Amino acid sequence: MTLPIFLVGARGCGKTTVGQALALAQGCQFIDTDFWLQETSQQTIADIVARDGWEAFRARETDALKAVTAPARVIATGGGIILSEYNRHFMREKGIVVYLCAPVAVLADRLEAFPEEGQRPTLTGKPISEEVSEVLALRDALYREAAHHVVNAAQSPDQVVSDIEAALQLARAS
Ligand SMILES: Nc1ncnc2c1ncn2[C@@H]1O[C@H](COP(=O)(O)OP(=O)(O)OP(=O)(O)O)[C@@H](O)[C@H]1O
Ligand SMILES: O=C(O)C1=C[C@@H](O)[C@@H](O)[C@H](O)C1
Ligand SMILES: [Mg+2]
Repeated sequence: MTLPIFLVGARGCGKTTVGQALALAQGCQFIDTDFWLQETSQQTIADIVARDGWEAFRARETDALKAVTAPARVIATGGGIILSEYNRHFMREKGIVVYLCAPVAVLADRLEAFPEEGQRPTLTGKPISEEVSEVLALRDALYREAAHHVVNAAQSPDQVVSDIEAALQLARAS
């Protein structure tokens, strides 16, 4: 059985982008909890949060995580999935968790170029660079706590995929 691979990390670290490429390289199915949630509810994340609030969104995100978890899948998660202790334990127990780690400047540049506000409503009401810095400072330890592997996500998507595959291979061999 091939365990599911969960990609975790901050908004803009490339979970969706790298996840698609990794799934292709591994011959796995690709699933994204943000896409799944928006498709099944027929609402954007911004709409869900505006109507029901962040707490309701977080509960639905946990439901999405449980619903999409299956063998032979690469699962790109939402940037805040690690806020829940339940989700952190669930991912570690059910599969292999990879933290795509990138510095604030890289994340902020990507998010400024492609804000996608429907999927990424503001978390703090602050400008992007300030928000990324503040949120990453609070979450970095949680990403690390959840992760079996940490990779440098400031590289090209192909290089990030290669690094993940190398880490998985090394772990299998040991
Ligand atoms: N390794 C990379 N190199 C250059 N650009 C990248 C890389 N990874 C992602 N990007 C770009 O950064 C933007 C955000 O990437 P992506 O949507 O994959 O991030 P994410 O981690 O899934 O974010 P979210 O948590 O909001 O779902 C996209 O426009 C994407 O093209
Ligand atoms: O970092 C976050 O808290 C979020 C990241 C996105 O992937 C979405 O899951 C949502 O906008 C929340
Ligand atoms: Mg994504």
